[in-house]
Amino acid sequence: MSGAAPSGAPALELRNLCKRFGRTEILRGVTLSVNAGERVAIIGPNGAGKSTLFNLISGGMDPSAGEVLMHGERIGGRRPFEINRLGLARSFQVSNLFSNLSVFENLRCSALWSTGYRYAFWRRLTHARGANERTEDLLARLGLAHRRDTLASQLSYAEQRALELGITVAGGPRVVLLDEPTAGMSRSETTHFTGLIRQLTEGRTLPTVEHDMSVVFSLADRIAVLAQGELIAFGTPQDIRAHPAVQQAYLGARDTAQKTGAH
Ligand SMILES: Nc1ncnc2c1ncn2[C@@H]1O[C@H](COP(=O)(O)OP(=O)(O)OP(=O)(O)O)[C@@H](O)[C@H]1O
Repeated sequence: MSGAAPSGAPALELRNLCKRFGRTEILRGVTLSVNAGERVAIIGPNGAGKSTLFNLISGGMDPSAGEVLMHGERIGGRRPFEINRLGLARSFQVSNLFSNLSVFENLRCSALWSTGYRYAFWRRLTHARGANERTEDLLARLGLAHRRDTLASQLSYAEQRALELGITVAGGPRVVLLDEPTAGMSRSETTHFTGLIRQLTEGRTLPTVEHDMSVVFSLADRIAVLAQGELIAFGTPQDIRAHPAVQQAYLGARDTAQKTGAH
């Protein structure tokens, strides 16, 4: 993955981004700038527009209005694979693994794809060698070396999520979008996985949608709060904790939801 950046441009910039479905406005003029290497958690109540925002950034949907720029280059409205080629990778809430391939093969496919693998003999050997080395390195860093030849379908849920993280970063993207990375994990798995995310995305720009506040507050450099399609706050974890509108629109609502057992 490549793509030279105009120097000084933010890693990711949203300018007055809007999305409508029919007459319903889902995102209303979101403006946000993320620095290179910054970890930004996007939080908000259910239906606030977080996944829609991710879809607009990664190319799954076209904006109704506004701009998305990555390292100064316009990416809003481009196709997902083009955006991926420019250096943005995304993980999904729903599992995206090849279940009948081994852990090694899953990672290697992703590493090969990212090196622009083509069926040209003279390129094939060098690319394959580089991809193999990167795959072995990732296996060790993910703690999955002992599961190298296990089919992805036979991994535990937490191992599958780790493999998915590996697949997402295998191509060396500069910007990594993670969508609810710790959803469905136990507390200890969540703690372990948060460390893994930190380690594997070191130096990369990391916008993350996350519901688990312990993950948000331990991982994020800054937190963006969406409510009803609007960005109501963007700041450091301390700022966000103290923000009255956030407490009312999100954290308070969530406390109430937790007390009542709702999601
Ligand atoms: N393709 C679509 N057509 C019409 N409405 C949609 C579509 N996709 C999403 N929406 C609506 O847009 C709103 C925002 O949805 P979105 O999934 O972005 O919210 P979210 O913040 O990610 O929620 P959650 O935390 O529950 O995942 C919701 O009201 C949803 O029903």
